[in-house]
Amino acid sequence: MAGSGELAGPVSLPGPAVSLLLVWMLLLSIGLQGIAMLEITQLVKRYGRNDPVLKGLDLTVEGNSVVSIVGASGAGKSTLLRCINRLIEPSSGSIKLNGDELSNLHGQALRQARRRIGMVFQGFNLIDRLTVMENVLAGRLGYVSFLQAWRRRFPQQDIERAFELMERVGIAQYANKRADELSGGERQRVGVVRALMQEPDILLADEPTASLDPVTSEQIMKLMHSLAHELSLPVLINIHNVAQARTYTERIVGLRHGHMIFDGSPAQFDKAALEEIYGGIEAPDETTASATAEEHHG
Ligand SMILES: Nc1ncnc2c1ncn2[C@@H]1O[C@H](COP(=O)(O)OP(=O)(O)OP(=O)(O)O)[C@@H](O)[C@H]1O
Repeated sequence: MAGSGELAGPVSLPGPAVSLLLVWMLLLSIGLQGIAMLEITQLVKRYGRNDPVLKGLDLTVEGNSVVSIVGASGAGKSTLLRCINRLIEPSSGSIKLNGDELSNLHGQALRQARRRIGMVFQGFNLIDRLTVMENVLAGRLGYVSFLQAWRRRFPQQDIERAFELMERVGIAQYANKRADELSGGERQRVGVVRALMQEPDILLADEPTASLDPVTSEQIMKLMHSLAHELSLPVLINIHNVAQARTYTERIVGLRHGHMIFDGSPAQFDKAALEEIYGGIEAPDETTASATAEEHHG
């Protein structure tokens, strides 16, 4: 007879138990998709001794939603994104990604957390002399060893994923071209793919279309919106173009002087909201924005 300390063989679950386990896992995964991915509480950012730029911001972004952050120049939009990915230090408050506190991380823990936050920049931030593929693979730098990165030896699965994503956004044919041989729209597609190569839990985009012509910028917004849904990825986009915010995002957050003064759907984003956010400060794309607001609500 086997002693009580002896290890038993592989446990075989009866059929009904397996089914129950599978149903439980399915429910869990559905449940997880619904939970908050990013939770910001009472975020304050002060540069030096100046007045705070963010004054106690609360924002929760759930999985699979595309949120635009609008506000006049200086409202604190970039500061907010830069606090989330910790390019700058929040002065106080909490930033949680999937329940993990980001605001007090340092060193290795911070580097690992940053892998989970994809970032798309206004100026693309590509390395011009490198190829498109090399720029895209830079999104994997947080996952490979220094030696692998230095020798540019990326795992085959990374290369396959890079091709898949480049195909998806229409730049696979440029894989071996230098980044500086591409148009602005193509370069931003490289920026988006590089961010997605990180397998991020959230994507942040800081004025991703501001350097692009109107048609190309619409294409990039449309692309980011589709990708967010395909990949069930929450996306936060700082944007000046209110008309595009209304068309390509499901939720609009309006900042003014570091306070959140609007949080609602594009349908709720009417002339009054526009006036409250920008009134007396600046009128970005006023014609388009007002026209669109009237179109929807007039
Ligand atoms: N590194 C810094 N040091 C000091 N002040 C800063 C710094 N970065 C930003 N600020 C100030 O913080 C305020 C908010 O800037 P921020 O860039 O977040 O605004 P924004 O809403 O993104 O503006 P824009 O739409 O023009 O990019 C501004 O008054 C700006 O001058």
